[in-house]
Amino acid sequence: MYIGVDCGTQSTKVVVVDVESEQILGEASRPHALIEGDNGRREQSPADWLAAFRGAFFDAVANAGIDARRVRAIGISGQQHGMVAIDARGEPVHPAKLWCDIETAAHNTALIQRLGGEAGCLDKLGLVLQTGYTASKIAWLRETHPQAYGRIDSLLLPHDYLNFWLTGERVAEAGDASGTGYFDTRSRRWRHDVFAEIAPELDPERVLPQLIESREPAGTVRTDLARELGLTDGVVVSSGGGDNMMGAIGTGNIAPGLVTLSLGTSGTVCAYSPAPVIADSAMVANFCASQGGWLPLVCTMNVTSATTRIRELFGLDLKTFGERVAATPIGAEGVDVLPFFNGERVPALPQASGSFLGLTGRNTTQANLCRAVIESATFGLRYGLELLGGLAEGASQIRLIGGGAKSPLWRQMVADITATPVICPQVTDAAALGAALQAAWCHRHSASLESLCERLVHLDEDSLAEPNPDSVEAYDVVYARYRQALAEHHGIPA
Ligand SMILES: Nc1ncnc2c1ncn2[C@@H]1O[C@H](COP(=O)(O)OP(=O)(O)O)[C@@H](O)[C@H]1O
Ligand SMILES: O=C(CO)[C@@H](O)[C@H](O)COP(=O)(O)O
Repeated sequence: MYIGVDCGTQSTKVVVVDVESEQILGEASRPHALIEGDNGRREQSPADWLAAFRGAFFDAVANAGIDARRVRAIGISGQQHGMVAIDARGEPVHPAKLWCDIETAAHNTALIQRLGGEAGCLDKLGLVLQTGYTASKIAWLRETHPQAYGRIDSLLLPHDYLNFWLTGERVAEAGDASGTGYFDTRSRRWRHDVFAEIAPELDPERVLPQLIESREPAGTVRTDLARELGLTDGVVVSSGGGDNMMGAIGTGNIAPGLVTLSLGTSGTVCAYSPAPVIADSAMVANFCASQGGWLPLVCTMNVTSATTRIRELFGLDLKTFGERVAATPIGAEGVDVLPFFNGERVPALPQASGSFLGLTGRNTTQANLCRAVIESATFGLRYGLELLGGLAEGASQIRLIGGGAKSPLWRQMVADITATPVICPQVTDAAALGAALQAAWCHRHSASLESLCERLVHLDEDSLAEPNPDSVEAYDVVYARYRQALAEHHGIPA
């Protein structure tokens, strides 16, 4: 048996996988709170992740109906980029500053300049720094909380921190490390010179975790924790990785030709590449995959966070929200939304705010506002696919994941807006499944990841959404309107 754990923005999900019988035996999740403050601060307490891990772990094992002593390895997937700075005792010196925090936008701009602009970033890192990446969070802590900064002993990402909690080892792998902003995504090595620009007082040899290969274990579960979780001694913890890297594995996106699209708190599109990618746009992140190879990715920050904001504003549950959207035609009778309520990463507008456009006395209805926000969140991902260009163009299918993928209406909308067939995996959380598969790959030396994906990534044929030609045409017109609005209001060329 293998366990995969995905620490997302809103919850931690756990999945129990039996490789022999090729079955997903049990799943469970537990929520965690977001600390939101002025200036776009978005933080979380790592202690909440541990509480959610424990709760979801016990629930998933109970749902699977197995004895936890049969578990051989655990894999951890985590929301990318979060800064978990810990002291010598392993305690966080500050709450984890998350991928969606935009308080550090000015620090990011200054860092890009110090590294020689976009060209300098590409040269040193293979990608261009974005506000959400870890680098500017460290620069921010240094300036605003010098005492906490002075206590830093290790700088970890959320999944590195969970690995550390489980094993006591401070290690990192290329997939998640590629989103720090002080890691060269082509050579798969830390860039100590770039780190010195961010945190000159900290010794990178000491504070940056040791890099391990994706197939190497991070360690084994600590004896006291193994007792508490009901595990035997020696349970392996695999290297793990970022949630998008694990979501790619959990959707079988480990060779060119597929796109994984996530409708989570963030929206992401990514495609596997056997070689590093320097895309035409600086907004495409040349991340590494967490099994070797690369996973160029575009991330938007306003997907289910944007739809939830409008849904809750109107006091609607998910079902009624869907009914409102379905009750009005494509294009929301002329209402457009630029949904940048949280600022935005792609297009690179960290300090933007959201806008509703085209409102008239006739079209200002709940239904149109609901439809316009979900359409706009999906247009942002079509824009992302266009930025990925050749990497996504040949895709035969989009593997759709994240909470929003549970909605049949949204699945059809993605198929129509991207003119590509869409299908979901059977498992609720593909990143947790990917983490379990990576754990099995790490533990079973003879198994290839390809064969594990073939045997355990089961697609839900009932979820298949084929693009409808009339809707594709109608959405093309509305997408052009969205791009025009982006050009007029934010100067992004149409
Ligand atoms: N049927 C649905 N329709 C639309 N959104 C949904 C549906 N089910 C869940 N969601 C949304 O999915 C989001 C959670 O997605 P998830 O991928 O688990 O997030 P994360 O990994 O960022 O924590 C929540 O905002 C929730 O409202
Ligand atoms: O920042 C990124 C990708 O670069 C986000 O995709 C985070 O990894 C958070 O993911 P979710 O919690 O929305 O799944």
